[in-house]
Amino acid sequence: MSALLEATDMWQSFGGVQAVRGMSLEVSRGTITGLIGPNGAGKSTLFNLLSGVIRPDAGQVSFKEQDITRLAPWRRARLGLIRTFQLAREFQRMTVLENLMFAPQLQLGENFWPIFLRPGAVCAQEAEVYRRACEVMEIATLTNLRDDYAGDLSGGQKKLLELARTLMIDCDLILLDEPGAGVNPALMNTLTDMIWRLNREHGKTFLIVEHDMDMIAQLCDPVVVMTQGSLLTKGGFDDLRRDPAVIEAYLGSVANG
Ligand SMILES: Nc1ncnc2c1ncn2[C@@H]1O[C@H](COP(=O)(O)OP(=O)(O)OP(=O)(O)O)[C@@H](O)[C@H]1O
Repeated sequence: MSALLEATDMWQSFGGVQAVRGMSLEVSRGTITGLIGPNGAGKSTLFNLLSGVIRPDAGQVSFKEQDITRLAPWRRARLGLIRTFQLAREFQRMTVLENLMFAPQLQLGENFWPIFLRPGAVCAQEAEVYRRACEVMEIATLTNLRDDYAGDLSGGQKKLLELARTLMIDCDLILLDEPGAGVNPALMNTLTDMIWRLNREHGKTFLIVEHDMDMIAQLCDPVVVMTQGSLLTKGGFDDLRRDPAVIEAYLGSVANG
């Protein structure tokens, strides 16, 4: 089976710093693939390259066998590749329900403000979108927060909302940048459970960068290990945690850091 996402021989430097050096990565459809590595390994830079926030110095990114290396982030989103946990400022001033109801229009790359200026244009689909948003709030345990502003939610609730938005749109692959960061322990299980359900019950494929090894162990297979901008190894988490090269990469970075 071909990979859903494939990055080949990616290179990216910032001034004199080679952040990504010949990194290649595959994400197979249906997996929750983890991406780990010590601080400064190049994980965030690789994510920026995969989501289209920055253009690589060299290398190629394919999604569903289409070359997307030069596509803008919103064009990638249209194809079904999205990145979450970047709740933009205008969404913070919308309620939970509004955030969910606007998600489908935004994926189509429509300008945000005309939606307010011509409400009739969206009326026809509105009832259906509302029904779906209510279902999605139930799945995400957000129903009792439906009229709260997104900006007032806790860190973990915002992440649940972002995941919920992926159920409102037509996407196949979700890039998650440190889902566990800033989430209190009580919500951590809810968040982990939701990622699991989106994968198993809703067919979403994930690529997750995460420092919390419990979350990686619970969710991810395979796990890709990156160090110094390159691929170190890839495999099941139980094997990797005993792999001397992986231990050395982490311990080395602590010793040098
Ligand atoms: N915009 C930038 N300008 C200059 N250097 C950068 C920039 N972005 C990243 N770097 C450097 O590139 C290297 C890789 O950084 P990156 O943030 O991708 O690593 P990371 O694996 O995500 O680290 P962490 O786990 O700490 O978030 C680091 O040396 C970092 O300082």
